[in-house]
Amino acid sequence: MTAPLFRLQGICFAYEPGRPVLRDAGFRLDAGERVALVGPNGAGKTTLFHIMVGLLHPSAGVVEAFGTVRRAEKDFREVRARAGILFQDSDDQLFCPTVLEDVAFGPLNLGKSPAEAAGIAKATLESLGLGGFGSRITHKLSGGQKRLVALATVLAMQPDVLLLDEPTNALDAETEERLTGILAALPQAMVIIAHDERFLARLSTRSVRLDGGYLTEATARLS
Ligand SMILES: Nc1ncnc2c1ncn2[C@@H]1O[C@H](COP(=O)(O)OP(=O)(O)OP(=O)(O)O)[C@@H](O)[C@H]1O
Repeated sequence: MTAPLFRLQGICFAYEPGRPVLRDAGFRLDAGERVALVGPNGAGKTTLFHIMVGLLHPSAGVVEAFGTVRRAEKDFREVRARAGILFQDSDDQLFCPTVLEDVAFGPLNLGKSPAEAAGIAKATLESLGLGGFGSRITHKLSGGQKRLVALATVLAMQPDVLLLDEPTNALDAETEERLTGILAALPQAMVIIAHDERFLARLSTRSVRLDGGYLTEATARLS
């Protein structure tokens, strides 16, 4: 049987002593899945994403990614190259003057030559219908355009897993529809944090609920 893309077991985490955010959380993601991660505000959903890619480290428990148990910072470098987070706030993701530079940044960081990185960035932008956007000034884009460019920066790394943190938050109906269509057509496994039940019903293959520090399979209700 193939190893899961992610397997988390017994994960405990607190930002402050005595105030646990995650208590014995377990989670598994397999290829082809699009898992909705739901739960109340402040339940720890973003925290769980950060633990999956090693931006935060649990006080107990095991993070296995791509078939290997990950502990040290160096173990997580490969994880971050293969699992891309789309941040809740696109401004946290976009920091270069132009769109092309932002989208080429990841491939460059992975060791591609400037010409290769620019080629990947252009192809990624085109695949998202943003062909003419390369020379646009990133900070002048609309919120919806920024979200699509932020997705391009993640996809340009050619990840195996997408971790999407409220991807449709603050989008107008048209951009939400466009983004939903794009995500539904992508081959990557995904974990999607969202509160919009209609959006999740269209996209997700199953859902898990984080509440009170525990993660459980959610079947009936999505949020
Ligand atoms: N850097 C931090 N330091 C201290 N507490 C934090 C920090 N980041 C988050 N928290 C707290 O940890 C808890 C979990 O936060 P987290 O952002 O993971 O929840 P969430 O489920 O993603 O929430 P939301 O749906 O509102 O985005 C919250 O109570 C939050 O206030």
